[in-house]
Amino acid sequence: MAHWGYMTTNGPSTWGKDFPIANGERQSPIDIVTTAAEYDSDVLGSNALSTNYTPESEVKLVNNGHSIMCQITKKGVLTGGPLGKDEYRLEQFHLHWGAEDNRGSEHTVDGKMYASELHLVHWNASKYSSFADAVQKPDGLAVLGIFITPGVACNQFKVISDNCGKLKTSGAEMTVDTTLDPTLLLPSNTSDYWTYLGSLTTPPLFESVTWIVFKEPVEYSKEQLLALRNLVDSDGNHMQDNYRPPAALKQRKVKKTFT
Ligand SMILES: COc1ccc(N2C[C@H](O)c3cc(S(N)(=O)=O)sc3S2(=O)=O)cc1
Ligand SMILES: [Zn+2]
Repeated sequence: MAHWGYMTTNGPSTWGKDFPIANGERQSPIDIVTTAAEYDSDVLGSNALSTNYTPESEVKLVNNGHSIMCQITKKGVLTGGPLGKDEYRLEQFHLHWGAEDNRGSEHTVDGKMYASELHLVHWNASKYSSFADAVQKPDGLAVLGIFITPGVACNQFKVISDNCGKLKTSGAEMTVDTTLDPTLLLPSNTSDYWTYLGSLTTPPLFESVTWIVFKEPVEYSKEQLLALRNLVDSDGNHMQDNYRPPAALKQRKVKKTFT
């Protein structure tokens, strides 16, 4: 099977061949239609979403051929909000971005695309014994989606953007001897978000993700966005436009925590 990617020959419109779930009932990303999102105080109001991350003492970076990923080794817990009392453990984070600032995010807001989107991937450690065990379960994963817009540099992201040059080719890995606190990658406002039941946005497209997409974007500098665009993917092309376009909402409702 030709490896999936984001080119015309192996991109999102071809994924259904090898991954039929691509046309499933709860696929991601979606276009968030803000006027259709439902404020739902009881589910969301009862216990606020909370993150309790331990800073990484070293940063493990991987160019996995379709994104730049930071593997998490410390204990980091996400709970509350749509997750109820279940504790979801932080496993990794990665990003999606465009070739230019006018595109790159996966979720869109009333059709607006941001320059990039950061995904913090968690698995349900209250119900499953490992990431691999959770990854296909309908309540197995929770991903925080953070929109990124060009502006001032994000200091906490510097360890990644400053090392992209050394992670150019697919399969490249490196460990940077510096600390990283994933909390500092989040927007200042983590109370206002949209949430819905969806899927992985890349193959295998498992429908196992509770999505939590923050309303407030974070800023990365032009240089930090350029560093991402200079990475090389598994086909030897510039890793750019590695985002899936929005999928059909079908019978789903998007909830929001703000009025
Ligand atoms: C064996 O099955 C597996 C299933 C999934 C994965 N992953 C890699 C995926 O690229 C991927 C994409 C995610 S996104 N864009 O946040 O929706 S999260 C995620 S992953 O880390 O779960 C690895 C093995
Ligand atoms: Zn992602």
